[in-house]
Amino acid sequence: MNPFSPRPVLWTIAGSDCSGGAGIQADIKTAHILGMEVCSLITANTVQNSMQLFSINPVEVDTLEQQFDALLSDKTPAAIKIGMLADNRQLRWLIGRLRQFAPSNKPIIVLDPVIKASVGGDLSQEALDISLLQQLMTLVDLITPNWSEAQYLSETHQKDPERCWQSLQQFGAQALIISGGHGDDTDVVIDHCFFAEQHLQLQSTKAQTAYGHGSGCTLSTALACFLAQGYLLRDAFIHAQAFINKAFSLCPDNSDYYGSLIQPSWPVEKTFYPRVINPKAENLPAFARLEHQYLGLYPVVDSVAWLEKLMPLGIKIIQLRLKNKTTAELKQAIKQAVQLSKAYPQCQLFINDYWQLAIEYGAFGVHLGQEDLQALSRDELHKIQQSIRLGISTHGAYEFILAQQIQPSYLAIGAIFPTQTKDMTGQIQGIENLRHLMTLRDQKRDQQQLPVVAIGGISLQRAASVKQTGVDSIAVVTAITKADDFKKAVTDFQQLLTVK
Ligand SMILES: Cc1ncc(COP(=O)(O)OP(=O)(O)O)c(N)n1
Ligand SMILES: Cc1nc(C(=O)O)sc1CCOP(=O)(O)O
Ligand SMILES: [Mg+2]
Repeated sequence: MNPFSPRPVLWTIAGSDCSGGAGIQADIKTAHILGMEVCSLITANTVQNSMQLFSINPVEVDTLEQQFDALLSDKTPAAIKIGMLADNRQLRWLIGRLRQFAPSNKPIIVLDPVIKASVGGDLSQEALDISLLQQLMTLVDLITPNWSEAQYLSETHQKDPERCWQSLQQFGAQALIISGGHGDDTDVVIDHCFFAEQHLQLQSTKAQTAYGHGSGCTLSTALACFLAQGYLLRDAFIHAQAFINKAFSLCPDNSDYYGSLIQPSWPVEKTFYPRVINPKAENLPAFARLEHQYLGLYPVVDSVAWLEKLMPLGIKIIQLRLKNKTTAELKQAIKQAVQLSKAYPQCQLFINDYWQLAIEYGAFGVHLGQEDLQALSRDELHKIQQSIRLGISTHGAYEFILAQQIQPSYLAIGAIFPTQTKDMTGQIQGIENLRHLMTLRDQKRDQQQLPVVAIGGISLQRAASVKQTGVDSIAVVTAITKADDFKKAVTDFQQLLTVK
């Protein structure tokens, strides 16, 4: 990144829409709102309005080449968003240029393969060579076609998301987002995101407006911005859809006029966030509550010896987190831990990972991560719900919204800061993100809100800023287990966390 630019740089390689709704114009508005500096390589100077595309007017490849070179050393892109390409010469040129990026300094690249204008008419001067488009697809991190483009590029010619992805993956695509489109004749919009073996689905209420010119360009640019700012794809997906939902909320209701989408501010409000489709959570009863919503200090330790030292210190919640143990060792430790906890009824003991043993020995609760949850069947989750309390780890908005739908006993958000205890690369939330996630919490259920625990790299010095975000508990490993004086560390945390 350019050291003199405080904002990451987005390049948009796309067509100009003289009516201001789509193309470069939508990209610049979106990227500015989302905190990026924007450079534009304009592929065509289109003539269009909200009813019709009149002409395309491609820009010479030589001009694009000069612009690419001029910007490369000066405004190094954190992300490139590719929109309209006007002809096969441009397509070939771009493939050549993208191939020149060394893997170590390749920006994030998002391809919005716009083939038809939403106002009708082809957006390229000549039919784009599908094999070239498929080559381009292999050079980018994410493609964001609409339904008809996805069917065309995948050569499936069916509105079947799984089949489209399987086919596009075979052509070399890394990740795919297909937006359901607010134009379809249904009450809800389902958006699909595929990467590797994952298929994420979000559901939003359909906007009652015909405004929407530029919504595809806006979505792909928002995704490029969020990815450039370090969000993982699943979080970029949910934030970008919230941005689009907020944009539609600003457009006039029930109007037949195909107006330009109104780009909104950052989608901080919970109301714009989609629901995560999670069949495992459908109609599952809520998990049992904790004794208190406010939990204070939450030590996470790796032995019964630590439980013996900490349980007498007035702690309300504690976790036994065992790793790399034999089954016999696990059974013995969990049994002992549960027996010990009977002497401290005010202290709620959670067992990490081993839910069957936690149920078998009668622990107060179990803590599960996202991978553990994915591995559970719906029946197993139901069995846990019938037997014991559940805490769930989350890392970012997508997992937070997904996990809330399970209605667990508490949710953890991490890693707030870098930590030596566990590899959390790419999942560091920071205080601002934590503050935002706290606003995405569901409404109170029976007088209580879902308790939220913050975890990851939290020292005594950092705890005050974490507490200010409104979390109900702070979970720590090393701040206690590596403290010079663990009793003093516990007392200091307790003092800081006493009054909410
Ligand atoms: C309170 C709390 N939050 C998060 C975690 C992490 O759980 P998980 O994602 O299952 O990872 P491991 O701890 O199993 O490595 C936790 N244990 N406790
Ligand atoms: C076990 C664990 N889970 C995390 C998550 O984000 O899910 S962070 C983490 C490590 C917490 O240890 P420390 O307090 O030493 O940083
Ligand atoms: Mg775990």
